[in-house]
Amino acid sequence: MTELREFLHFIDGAYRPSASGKTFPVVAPATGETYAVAHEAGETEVDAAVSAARSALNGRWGVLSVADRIDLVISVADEITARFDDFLEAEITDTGKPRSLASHIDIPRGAANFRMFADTIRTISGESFETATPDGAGAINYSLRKPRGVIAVICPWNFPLLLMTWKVGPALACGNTVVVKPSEETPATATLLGEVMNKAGVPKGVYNVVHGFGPGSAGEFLTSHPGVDGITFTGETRTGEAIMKAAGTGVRPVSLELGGKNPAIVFADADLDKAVEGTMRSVFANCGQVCLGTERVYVERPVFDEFAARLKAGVEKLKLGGPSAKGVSLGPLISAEHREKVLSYYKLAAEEGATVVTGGGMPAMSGAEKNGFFIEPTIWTGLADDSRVVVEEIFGPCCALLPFDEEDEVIARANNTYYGLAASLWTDNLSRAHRVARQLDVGICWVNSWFLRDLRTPFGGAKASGVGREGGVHSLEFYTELENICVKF
Ligand SMILES: NC(=O)C1=CN([C@@H]2O[C@H](COP(=O)(O)OP(=O)(O)OC[C@H]3O[C@@H](n4cnc5c(N)ncnc54)[C@H](O)[C@@H]3O)[C@@H](O)[C@H]2O)C=CC1
Ligand SMILES: O=C(O)/C=C/C=C(\O)C(=O)O
Repeated sequence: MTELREFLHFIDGAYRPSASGKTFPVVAPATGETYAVAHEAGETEVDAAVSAARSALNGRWGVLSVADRIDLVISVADEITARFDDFLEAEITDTGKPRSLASHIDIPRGAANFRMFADTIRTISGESFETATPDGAGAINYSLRKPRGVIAVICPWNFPLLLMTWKVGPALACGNTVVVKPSEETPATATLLGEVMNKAGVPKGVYNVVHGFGPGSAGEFLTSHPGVDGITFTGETRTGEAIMKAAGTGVRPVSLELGGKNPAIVFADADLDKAVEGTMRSVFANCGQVCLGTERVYVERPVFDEFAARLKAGVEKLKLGGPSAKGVSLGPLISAEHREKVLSYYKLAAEEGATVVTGGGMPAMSGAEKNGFFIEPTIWTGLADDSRVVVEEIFGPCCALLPFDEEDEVIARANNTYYGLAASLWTDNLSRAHRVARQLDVGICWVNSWFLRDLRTPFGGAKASGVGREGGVHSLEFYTELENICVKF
């Protein structure tokens, strides 16, 4: 039997076990095998990580010039790129996602997130106002952006490195220090990033990692720790609510990127080749485990049957398999538990009267992947808008196809949800695209595309899909404290 790998905490520039000796298993979703154990942080480790982060703020890191800090942030990006293969192996083992996906999206974005925020900080300007005073002398008001302090970064498992660095990049570029709590499902890349921080010369205590779960474990200890000045989180809406409550004590700011039940709207005038190709990606990429993914597809009635037939044909060409299997396009779900959740919706869809266009069950896998957490990509028709399958976030490789007749009707139906993260529109009518996009209650609307990301743009959700926006200068609202200075002449 091969020895299990061990993921330690990274605190004050060094790898440490838990004082309690408590560990938990880390499972490779493609095989279902435990391939590592991670140490579970108790209050002792969380305290140590928060104090290290505080000391780093009060040490050399806190007095670095912006230029020197930015150089370090860029060195982190360079070092991720230099260790591309190590990050890639770590990410595909932890998540089971196809190597092609992780090598094109996850790992390059890990480096890009540091580079882009380094550029943002290098070029930001402040604001100033000349202010009249009763004595005629006047005054000048100017504002300064200062680091917020110690930031708690709570991450999910679907894009572990990408989503963690999306928060750590701006946090460090703005001069903060961080304590990261990666998902218990995917501890590998956050741990590896500790080595990168040391190699890049980032002072100890600036980047810390504690492993563990949410309630009653590292996540709760960290978010309720009084030494934390702000909390940024990506994950489920209910967890966002718990974190917001924890942040209420001490009135700490939060930045939350939460769930979605995202619509795609396909108008009859759309280029159907592009709409089918885009919808294939938006529903099935990362095995549907994308907060921006499409789960409701509204198709204008004249093209409904053709669109459904083409999407079905596309799905039936998807190749399921482990991360390194040749030509693989669909990996496993993250865990046996998550597969149970998604399968419960497959069952519910049948009970709610769906017609299963394709999929609906578990594939028969063989070889190393026999016990992996694979599931069939699935399309349904015939569901009502108020069925639970059409209302609730599933987070799997599945969608409901829903016909519509009128523009106003489809806007109302697309907006008839508790969530408001993302939408995609498929149309060749530019006026319609602008008109419809602005009426959708979402944080991000793509027209004739999906997941086309420019990291300078505001990213986040409306309604129950989040609080705040991150991306480019928008991240400064959370990662800095703005101070206004008024000087009387
Ligand atoms: N980006 C997104 O929108 C994501 C949505 N999900 C959805 O959430 C469901 C549950 O997946 P989970 O991984 O359990 O998501 P989750 O939202 O519960 O967990 C995400 C992170 O939050 C931590 N956490 C959980 N409860 C916490 C608490 N009370 N205080 C502090 N930290 C806490 C977890 O340990 C993990 O690091 C999935 O089935 C999926 O539907 C999951 C991952 C990402
Ligand atoms: O591009 C990004 O910054 C984010 C992508 C994906 C998510 O946020 C998610 O699936 O949670």
